[in-house]
Amino acid sequence: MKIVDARVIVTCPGRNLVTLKIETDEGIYGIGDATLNGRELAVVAYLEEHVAPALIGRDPSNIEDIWQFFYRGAYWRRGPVTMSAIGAVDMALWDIMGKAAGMPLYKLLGGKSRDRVMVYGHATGHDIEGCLEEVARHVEQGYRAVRVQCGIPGIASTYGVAKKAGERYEPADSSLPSENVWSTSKYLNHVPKLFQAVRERFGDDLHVLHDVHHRLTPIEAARLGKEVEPYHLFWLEDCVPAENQSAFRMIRQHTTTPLAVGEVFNSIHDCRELIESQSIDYIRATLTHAGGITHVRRIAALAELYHVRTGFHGPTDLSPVCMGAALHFDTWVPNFGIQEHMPHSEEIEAVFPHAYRFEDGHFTPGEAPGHGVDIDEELAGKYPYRRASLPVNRLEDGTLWHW
Ligand SMILES: O=C(O)[C@H](O)[C@@H](O)[C@H](O)[C@H](O)CO
Ligand SMILES: [Mg+2]
Repeated sequence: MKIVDARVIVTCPGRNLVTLKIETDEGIYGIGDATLNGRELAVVAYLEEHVAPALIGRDPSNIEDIWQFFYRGAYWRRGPVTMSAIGAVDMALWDIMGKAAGMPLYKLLGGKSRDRVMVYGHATGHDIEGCLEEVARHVEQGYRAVRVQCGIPGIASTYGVAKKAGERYEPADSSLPSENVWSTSKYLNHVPKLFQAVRERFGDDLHVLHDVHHRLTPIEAARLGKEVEPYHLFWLEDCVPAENQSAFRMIRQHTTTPLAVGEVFNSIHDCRELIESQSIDYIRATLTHAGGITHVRRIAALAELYHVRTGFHGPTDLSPVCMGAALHFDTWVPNFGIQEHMPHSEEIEAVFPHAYRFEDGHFTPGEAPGHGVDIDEELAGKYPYRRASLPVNRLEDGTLWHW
């Protein structure tokens, strides 16, 4: 089998999504998600200029060699643009091989380690009561786990909170970055009350998660982790920026609240120290941004040695292609933790028909060969690209702060 074509499809059914389609001389094709929120066209250029031409003529079954060619051969290794491009290639090649073998991807990886994949949904509200109503809606839908985010009194807008109740929030909310204002003290004084209210209303069995979006210093994160221990969170996510991996050791010394990190990571080198020092409990780097199945399974294997579990990033700014491939990985990986699930819009679901199904708070990946997700190119063509950027964050005195 030989690769005869590789092309990039950019579509914007409500938000920008980038898909790589690799076609072979046997009529089998595979697709991969190359979406990098707010930087989509950078990955498109990388794929079209430096990757697609070099794929033509290669044997798609040589997944590992192709991965090494684009990683080691890149010279300029790592980084979200390079690794998202490699991630999309890798996802498409595994899809092709699944189709060629007539096997769903989880079987190709090593079979089922579980019958279904537990996911967490997003409950947000401008205040605690509004958030509790969203938690109730998710519990009614069968979710066993819910991420809770609420507005903070005295702060005009809080990232991660939907503009209207029941809606999804869209991270990339304007063409050029909008500016949010942040106050750590207001946040730290308020957010423990949210978890107390959730536990009082919904009891102890619901898995409760929270995302700090990188905004604290290590000692502030240690304080928050300690203060929320009575509410036994499933995890506290991205509590500090993680370039300085050793910062997590400080947090770890002060709290038993489980820590999750990694949605902005793109290689094992971003998390090796965190995992080996057992400073985290869940690693979130997912297939698109961390170089695909071939690389993420190396991260998962390292994590397994240190009792760290997977908790893939799964927002609406990753397409159903990544979700589908991730669910197959989640079905196989022995040290699975949980899978994020922000439901895509109906428009996106129509562009990307898929075999995965949601039921009773869990997903199953489906039995279709490959990852089970396709793209309706004609429909995709109806939604032209529209630049959209993630916001920036300033403290009340104007200091440009961690995202
Ligand atoms: O945990 C999450 O789902 C993420 O933190 C999102 O809220 C990101 O901010 C978004 O995916 C950025 O593109
Ligand atoms: Mg996050």
